[in-house]
Amino acid sequence: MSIREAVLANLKKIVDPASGQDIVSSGLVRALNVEGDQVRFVIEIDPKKAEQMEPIRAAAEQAASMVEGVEKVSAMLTAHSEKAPPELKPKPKPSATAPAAVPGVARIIAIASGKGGVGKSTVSANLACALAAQGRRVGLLDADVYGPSQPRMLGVSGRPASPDGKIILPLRNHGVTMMSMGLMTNEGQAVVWRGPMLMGALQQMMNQVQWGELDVLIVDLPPGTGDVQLTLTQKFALDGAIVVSTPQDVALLDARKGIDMFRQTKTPILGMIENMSTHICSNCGHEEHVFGHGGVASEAEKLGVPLLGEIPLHLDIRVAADEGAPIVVSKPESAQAEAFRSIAKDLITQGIA
Ligand SMILES: Nc1ncnc2c1ncn2[C@@H]1O[C@H](COP(=O)(O)OP(=O)(O)OP(=O)(O)O)[C@@H](O)[C@H]1O
Repeated sequence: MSIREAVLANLKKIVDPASGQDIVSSGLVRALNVEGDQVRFVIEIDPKKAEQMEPIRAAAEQAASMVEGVEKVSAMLTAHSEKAPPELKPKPKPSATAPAAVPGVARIIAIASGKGGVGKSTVSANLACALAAQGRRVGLLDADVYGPSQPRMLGVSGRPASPDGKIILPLRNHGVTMMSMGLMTNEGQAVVWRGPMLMGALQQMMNQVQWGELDVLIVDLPPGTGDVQLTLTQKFALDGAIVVSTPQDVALLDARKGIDMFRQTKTPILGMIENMSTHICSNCGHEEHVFGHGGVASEAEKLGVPLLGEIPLHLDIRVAADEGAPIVVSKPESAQAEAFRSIAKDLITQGIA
């Protein structure tokens, strides 16, 4: 063992009171320099804690001087520098932690909402079909294990086949390649998933489903900020997230939490969509704002994210979803379909989808 290694081994026996880790692993020991029998290093600390850290410095000096062949040790306390110090900590293997791409899939976009029932699945299904109608190769993964709705919205049913017990063949309708966690469980059966099971199932869906070549894979997330969201943002190279909200204050509050989570996980927020924006009466054409209007636009502005579009509250949107052909497929000429189509068009123009 070299003197340097022996010094580091001894320093590792000293605990940093702030992090609870040893002072080497926590990155406090910097600039370790061994020249002959002389050892120098610095301990980088919060300047406010100089007094508290002095015993640590003394202990570190003492520990280093115990190493055979060391005559003189100088350990100094220094304050944090503004620029990032050189990394002393062993770097984790990139393959173990770096978010992975899904083979053949050019882009992954998550559709999220802070709260359930705001129309995230409706938006996902319509955007997927609108992108497919505009010539994109689109996949849609329904990652909502608790309330999977894409099989119904896209009008597909039956369990997906797995010829070799490993790859899973997805289903296809309206030009969209689709897979849902819901298709892997028995219909009507309550599913109780714990965190690790959810994470495993999601990874299986991403990696074992034979998606083929896709321009974009849309992931319809469960509402909120749980294990599925975290796994997706940490394990996969997401191109961004779209947050769906209604104009109501409470839905907006939840959307804000969702946006915070994506920011923390460094996932780009592509924008917000206001769903159930205005209601146009199918009998008289009267326009009313059932959940208020414009709330998402002002929230998006406040948060500094783009407003991608506003989708009206309209009976036809729900009926179409319930009948297995989203409105962009069943009534493509309607104003409601146009609202989705124009968002899809913008995503293509901006190179997002
Ligand atoms: N713009 C709209 N106009 C009319 N009905 C809508 C609209 N958007 C969604 N809906 C209806 O509202 C209900 C909830 O929508 P959806 O399932 O898409 O929400 P969600 O956010 O995905 O919910 P969950 O979190 O429960 O999965 C559905 O019945 C859907 O058809």
